[in-house]
Formats: sequence, C-alpha cells, structure tokens
Amino acid sequence: MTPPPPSADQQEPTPRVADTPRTSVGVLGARGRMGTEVVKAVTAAEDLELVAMIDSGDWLFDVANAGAQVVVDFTRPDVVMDNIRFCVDHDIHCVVGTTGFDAERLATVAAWLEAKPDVGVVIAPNFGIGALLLMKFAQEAARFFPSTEIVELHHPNKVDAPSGTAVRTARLVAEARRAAGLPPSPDATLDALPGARGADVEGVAVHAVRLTGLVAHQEVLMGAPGETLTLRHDSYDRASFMPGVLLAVRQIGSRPGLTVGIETFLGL
Ligand SMILES: NC(=O)C1=CN([C@@H]2O[C@H](COP(=O)(O)OP(=O)(O)OC[C@H]3O[C@@H](n4cnc5c(N)ncnc54)[C@H](OP(=O)(O)O)[C@@H]3O)[C@@H](O)[C@H]2O)C=CC1
Ligand SMILES: O=C(O)C1=N[C@H](C(=O)O)C[C@H](O)C1
Repeated sequence: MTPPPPSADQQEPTPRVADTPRTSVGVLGARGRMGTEVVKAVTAAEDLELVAMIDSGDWLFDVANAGAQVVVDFTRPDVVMDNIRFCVDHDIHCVVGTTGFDAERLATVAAWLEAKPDVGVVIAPNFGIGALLLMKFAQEAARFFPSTEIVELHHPNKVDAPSGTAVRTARLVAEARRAAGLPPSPDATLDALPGARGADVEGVAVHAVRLTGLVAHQEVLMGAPGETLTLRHDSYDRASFMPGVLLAVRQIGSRPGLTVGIETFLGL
C-alpha cells in the first residue's frame, strides 16, 4: 500500500534561493565593453553575487577586501598579468578573457599556480560557443586542405591584432597540418607590400580587419583543387560571450591549476 503523503508540518522545508551560498564575483575592467556585459550577467544570476567592480585607477585590494572568490578579467594585455598575480597570491580563482597570452606568459601563470595548488585560473581567448565550435571544425578539416588562411574582423576600438581567437585557431590548424604531414600552404608571392599577406602564425596567414559596425567575426578559408570550404562565426552582440563566462565562473573553483580555453568545461 502506498504510504500517505507527509502532512505539511512533516515535510522538509524547500531551501530558498537566499539560503544557498552564492559565489562572490569581482569584475576587473567592469566598465569596459565586455566588463559591462559581465556585470549585467553576474547580477542577473541567482547563484552569483557581484562584490567588486574594478577599472584602471581603482584599488585592486578591493576585490580581496570584498571577499571575491572568483575574479573575471576583461582588461588589457598590458595589465592582465599583474591582475592574475594579485589574484593567485590572494587565493582568488580567475576567469580571464583578456588577450595577449603567448607560451611564455602561460608558463609564468602555471609557475605561480604551483605555489597555490587550490587556485584555478582559466584563460580563454574566446567564450563564444559558436567561436569554439568553429575552432574545433577548423582543426578537424585542416588536414584535408592544402591551403588555409584566416581572416578576423573586429570593431575598430580593439587594441590588439590579430585577435587572440585567430592566433589560437591558427595554432590549432598548424598543429593539425603538421600532424598530417602537410607542406606549407602554396604561395608563389615574390613581391608584396609589407602586411599584404597578413601575419604568419606558425605558417598560417592571419589577416585582421578593423571596421566600424562590426563586433567580433572570424572566417577560416580552406582550399583544395576545385573547391573551397569557408567556416565563419559572427558575434553580433557581446551577450554571446556570457554563457561561456558564467560557465567558467561556476566551474573554476573545482578546476585547480591552469586551464587554457573553456573547451574542456563544455566537453568539447
Ligand atoms: N575571451 C573573449 O571571449 C573575449 C575577449 N575580449 C578581450 O577582452 C579584453 C577587453 O576588451 P574590451 O572589453 O573590448 O575592452 P575595453 O577597452 O572596452 O575595456 C577594458 C577595461 O579595462 C579597464 N582597465 C584598464 N586597465 C585596468 C587595470 N589595471 N585594472 C582594472 N581594469 C583596467 C579599462 O578601464 P579604463 O577605461 O578606466 O582604462 C576598461 O574599462 C581585450 O583583450 C579583448 O580582446 C573581448 C571580447 C571577448
Ligand atoms: O576584442 C574583442 O572584441 C574580442 N577579443 C577576443 C579576441 O581577441 O579573440 C575575442 C573576440 O574575438 C572579441
């Protein structure tokens, strides 16, 4: 016989959202283009609490004093290393979207983290799900095409070129080409104005366009005799990056050490 349902006074109280602990989040670059979106997204998330907003000229100690457990950094390539150092030293997990990371910088962050085995730092050139899939597809397709070039297109206020995403895509494509034993993309150019053939990232040409009206876009062009394949991703709004940022904020506390990209967080 099915037992009768418990009466109201026998039931476990349903936990209210206010009773569940929220993760305290500080945003660095909070009034910038990306930071503004992050502040909105964190404020709207019931499981997160915005405790600090920092821009240039503000006191970085405020994130520690406010008890931030996780910091989100969308600042500038020339200041981001100092920010990460501060957070690691103060046992604060970091979700970093700022660009400008080469192998040397990544190794430096990994070395800082050796002294702090419980702290997690994720450095992601792109938090957009579509952009991550584009990188994955490009990596997959690269071995089938003798030629690959990358065109990234952004708003004219972007301070770095080429984009962090384009550099990472080029490295992934280059790695796939090397693994497949492909020779360099054919190119008979003998004479070119400086810059005409783009930047060379591990043998892959990367071209950067800066245009009013754009946000963040990338094309990977691949060519074989008689056919081409073009993979394209467009972020029309910075809201496109927020699901990835929030995912990283929620996961970084259980991912100690250095993670590059959020692909593993998504099971990609
Ligand atoms: N990974 C991803 O998915 C994405 C990455 N990005 C990257 O994020 C970075 C920021 O881009 P965007 O938001 O467009 O840039 P913005 O220039 O709009 O914003 C940068 C912000 O950082 C602040 N800032 C500068 N120095 C410091 C400092 N020492 N401490 C704290 N804040 C500081 C600036 O403040 P102030 O104005 O007072 O100087 C500004 O508010 C870039 O590297 C960009 O490439 C962008 C989009 C997506
Ligand atoms: O500055 C931007 O806007 C963006 N920066 C990142 C990059 O350099 O790859 C990500 C996205 O392209 C937008």
